[in-house]
Amino acid sequence: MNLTHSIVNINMRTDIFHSKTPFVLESGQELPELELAYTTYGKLNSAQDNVIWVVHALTGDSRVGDWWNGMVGEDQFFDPADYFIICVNLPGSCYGSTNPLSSNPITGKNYYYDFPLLTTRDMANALESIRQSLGINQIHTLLGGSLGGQVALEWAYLLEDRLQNLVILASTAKSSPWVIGFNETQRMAIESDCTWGEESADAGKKGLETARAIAMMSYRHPWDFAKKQESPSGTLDNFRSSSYLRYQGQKLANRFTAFSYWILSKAMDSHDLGRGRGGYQDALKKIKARTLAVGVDTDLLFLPEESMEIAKYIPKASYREIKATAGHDAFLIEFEQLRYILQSFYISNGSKN
Ligand SMILES: CC(=O)SCCNC(=O)CCNC(=O)[C@H](O)C(C)(C)COP(=O)(O)OP(=O)(O)OC[C@H]1O[C@@H](n2cnc3c(N)ncnc32)[C@H](O)[C@@H]1OP(=O)(O)O
Ligand SMILES: N[C@@H](CCO)C(=O)O
Repeated sequence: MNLTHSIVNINMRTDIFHSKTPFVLESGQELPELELAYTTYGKLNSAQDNVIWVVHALTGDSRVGDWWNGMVGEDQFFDPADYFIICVNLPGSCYGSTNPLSSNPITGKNYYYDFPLLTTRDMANALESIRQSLGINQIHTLLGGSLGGQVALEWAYLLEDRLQNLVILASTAKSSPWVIGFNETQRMAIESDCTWGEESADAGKKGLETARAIAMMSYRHPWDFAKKQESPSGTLDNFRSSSYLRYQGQKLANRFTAFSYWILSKAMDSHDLGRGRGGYQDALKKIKARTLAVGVDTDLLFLPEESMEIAKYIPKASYREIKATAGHDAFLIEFEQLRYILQSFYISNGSKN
């Protein structure tokens, strides 16, 4: 492998977008300043028709080439040699963007519990600010899964003709009571941590472990647990399933904060593409991009039917399904199926890839 060539091709960089203009939120509150960390791969071509914009899920970051390495990277489906690929760390998240542990420029102190409520529409507006500041006029394809899919739908509605292709993975046009319920149990876990309420970056850390363990039960399917977490016959205690969930909880708590988890899960709850627009079905009908909605057959959180509904109401849309035991998270794992599904989408709509 020619490493020099490889590095030149990938051409990855992470920057910070910084706006000193108050960022007004749907709630009526505002963030006095907004910082957004974003990572780009490849180069914008002169025709500006090679932009691939990816929106990460709940605990992702802007380095899409890391967490979606089966889709983005050298010789991958979205190769930086051909595309200008961009992913922005969503506001509220602790991977470089303004979040509850940021300093509030008005008080000079960290926001902590005073961080305002964000909605998926606010997040889409944040992406729109950065698009405008970068002077990107056209987006070839916007992709997002789960929370990222919600934000992508909101943004697609605003982008109108500036967006050619939209790919929504394991997501929904309006958060169901089921999703909100799961998120509430996770916030309850954070609240039950006696450190929650302290002004410290680690506040709620044990609670966050439990929150992630609960969330994993919605990201996987019983078949996945049966396949991977069956304990040997005769086991009476310390089951594999138990250590798996505890491990997953610790893994997240070591890389994320309870504050960001709280804000982002609340944003997910808020999601309703149809708010103030006559309902989500009407709002979906106004999305102009060619759209691919992808469900996962074993998704217990965002049901495949919710993805089917997205395809039903967006005028130029189709539905495809990932078959997997992984459950909801399959969109982060099943790269081979995803590549095939995306390739078929681009071939069927005549859009080059
Ligand atoms: C800085 C950053 O990391 S941010 C960006 C990264 N994260 C994101 O973008 C968020 C999206 N990604 C994800 O949610 C996840 O990474 C996924 C869904 C893609 C994959 O999840 P994984 O945890 O790797 O998969 P899976 O559910 O199979 O669990 C495997 C892990 O559990 C461990 N494990 C499996 N069974 C058990 C068990 N019975 N007991 C204890 N541990 C177990 C494995 O050893 C493995 O550990 P490792 O992660 O340290 O290698
Ligand atoms: N596993 C995903 C959440 C589900 O979309 C994440 O941690 O971002």
